Amino acid sequence: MPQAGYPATRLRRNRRADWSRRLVRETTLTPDDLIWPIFVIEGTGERSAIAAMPGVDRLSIDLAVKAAEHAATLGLPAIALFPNTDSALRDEAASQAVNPGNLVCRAVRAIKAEVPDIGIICDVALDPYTSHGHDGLLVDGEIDNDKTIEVLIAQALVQAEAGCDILAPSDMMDGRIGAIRAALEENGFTQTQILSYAAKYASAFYGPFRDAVGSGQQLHGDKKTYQMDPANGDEALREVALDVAEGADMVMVKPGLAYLDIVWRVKEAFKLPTFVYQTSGEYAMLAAASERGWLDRERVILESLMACKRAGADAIFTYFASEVAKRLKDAR
Ligand SMILES: NCC(=O)CCC(=O)O
Ligand SMILES: [Mg+2]
Repeated sequence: MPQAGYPATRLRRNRRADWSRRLVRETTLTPDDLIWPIFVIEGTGERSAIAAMPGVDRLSIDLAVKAAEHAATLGLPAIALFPNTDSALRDEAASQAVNPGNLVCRAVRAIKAEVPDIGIICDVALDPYTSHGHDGLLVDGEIDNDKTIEVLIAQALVQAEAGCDILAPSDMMDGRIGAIRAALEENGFTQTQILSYAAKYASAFYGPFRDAVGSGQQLHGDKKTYQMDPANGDEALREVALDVAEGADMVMVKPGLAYLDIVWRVKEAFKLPTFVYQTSGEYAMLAAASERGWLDRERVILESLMACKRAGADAIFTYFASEVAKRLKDAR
């Protein structure tokens, strides 16, 4: 019998040298693990800064194409596109969401034409398109689940038609995965993947994103009637089970760092591709503290992403994606 304790067992032995730490490392991070969200605006050669996301700009389509090329060069497998729709085009019905010529559809087409080998992910939700900033349609002061689904189906189809590879319903309506999957099958989009934002919490960590897509000032009230209560964990497993049964290929937990227990539970329970979203608020915290010299930027970024992987995430949406991929590449 080996001796169970000190002095025969000294866990520090394996930590003594860099080569040894690398040898016994349990979790690794590569560009394959990262998805880069990109904000898109109208215009040509346009870029606009986002106050609470220093280092992240909204890009016109031509610059988004350049960013996609850069992402492909860095080995990032996929990007996610988020449109900032002109506020004059936002209405109660979210009519731009189903316009095949809308900003995000044009961006998908332009990127597909120039960078065919990178995966493109588009949200399916109405918040970039509604005048009230909600993810669904408001009927008598409530978000109407089933009427919203009708619009989500049409939105999913125009995005699939534009060439989007992965549709990512982020709206949290009940039953939308099944409805979208059925519509995709009926319309010949049998290969379009669905990444369900299955466990999306009504979180305060989305603030800067709403500024980035221009829905923040518009938003009346909160999203607590459709996004999950941060107090709940078991309920996330029910959400995931339903979305998988309805035809999701992959599932997501969002936000990231404050919800890694949920990532762990979902991965353990379902053994499915499980993604996590390191949100704009998480970006802002790390970027701001680093700017002040209070945190070591390079280290906290890597540590936060490694934590997501250790918790079981197969990939991470992160605004740090290109920065980290470049660093990982240079380190090789
Ligand atoms: N559906 C995408 C998001 O809501 C992103 C939120 C964030 O980055 O804070
Ligand atoms: Mg659900």
